[in-house]
Amino acid sequence: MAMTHNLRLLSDAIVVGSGTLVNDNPGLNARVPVVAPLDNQPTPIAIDPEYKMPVTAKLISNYHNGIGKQPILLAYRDSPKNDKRLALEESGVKVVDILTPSTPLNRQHFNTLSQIFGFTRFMVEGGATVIKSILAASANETSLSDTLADTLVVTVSPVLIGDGVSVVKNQPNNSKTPNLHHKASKVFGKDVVFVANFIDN
Ligand SMILES: NC(=O)C1=CN([C@@H]2O[C@H](COP(=O)(O)OP(=O)(O)OC[C@H]3O[C@@H](n4cnc5c(N)ncnc54)[C@H](O)[C@@H]3O)[C@@H](O)[C@H]2O)C=CC1
Ligand SMILES: Nc1nc(O)c(N)c(N[C@@H]2O[C@H](COP(=O)(O)O)[C@@H](O)[C@H]2O)n1
Repeated sequence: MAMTHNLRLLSDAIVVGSGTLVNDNPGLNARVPVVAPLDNQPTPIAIDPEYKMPVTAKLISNYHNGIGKQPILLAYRDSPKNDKRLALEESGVKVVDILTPSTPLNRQHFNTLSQIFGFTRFMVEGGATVIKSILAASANETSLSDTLADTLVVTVSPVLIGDGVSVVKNQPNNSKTPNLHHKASKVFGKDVVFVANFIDN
C-alpha cells in the first residue's frame, strides 16, 4: 500500500479504465502515510468514452475536497455532448476527446496528453483490458525511447482466488507480450513485489 502511494507521488497522472472506475470507485490520490499536498498529487485519468463515471465518484469528491487534482475523462473524438457528459463537466470533470473506437490505448494517446497537460510520468493502475493494451504496445520494442511503458510492477498477495484473473490471456504465441527484465523483488509484509523493465538497461 505504502509503495503504491509512493509510486503515485512519483507520477504526473494515474490512468484507469472504466471497468476499474465502476467496480472499484478508486480515489487514485496519494494518501499513505498521510494525504500529500495537492500540488504533489497526480492527476486521475479515466478512460471512459461511455461516461460510466457516476457524478458521485470518489475522483470527483476528492477534487472538491482538495485532496485530489481535477479528474480527466478520456472520450471519443466524436463523443456526444449528452446530458451525462454535461453533468460530469458541471461536477468538475475535464473531458478530453482523444479516443477512437476500436483503437487500443497507444503512444499517441499519451503524447497527446503530454502535449495538452505537460504530463511526462504516467502510472497505469488497471484494469486488465487497459494493462493488456499497454503490454501489447510495449512488445517487440528494442529501445527505451520506443517502448510505451518502461517498468512493470506486480504485487503478489497470499490469497487464493480460484482460476485467478489473467491480464495476458488470448495472446497467440505470446507474440504480443514484451520481454521482461527482472530488476528487483522485495517482500512487504505478506506481499511480494516484483519490478521488471521492458528494455534491459
Ligand atoms: N489487482 C489490481 O491491482 C487491480 C485490479 N483491477 C480490477 O480490474 C477490473 C477491471 O478490469 P477490466 O474489466 O478489464 O476494465 P478496465 O479497467 O481495464 O477498463 C476497460 C474499459 O476501459 C475502456 N477503454 C480502455 N481502453 C480504451 C480505448 N483505447 N478506447 C476506448 N475505451 C477504452 C472501455 O470502456 C473498456 O471497457 C476491476 O474489477 C478491478 O477491480 C483494476 C486495477 C488494479
Ligand atoms: N498499483 C496498485 N497496486 C496495488 O497493489 C493495487 N491493489 C492497486 N489497485 C488499484 O488501486 C485502486 C484503488 O485505489 P484507491 O485506494 O481507492 O485510491 C484500484 O482500483 C486499483 O486500480 N494498484
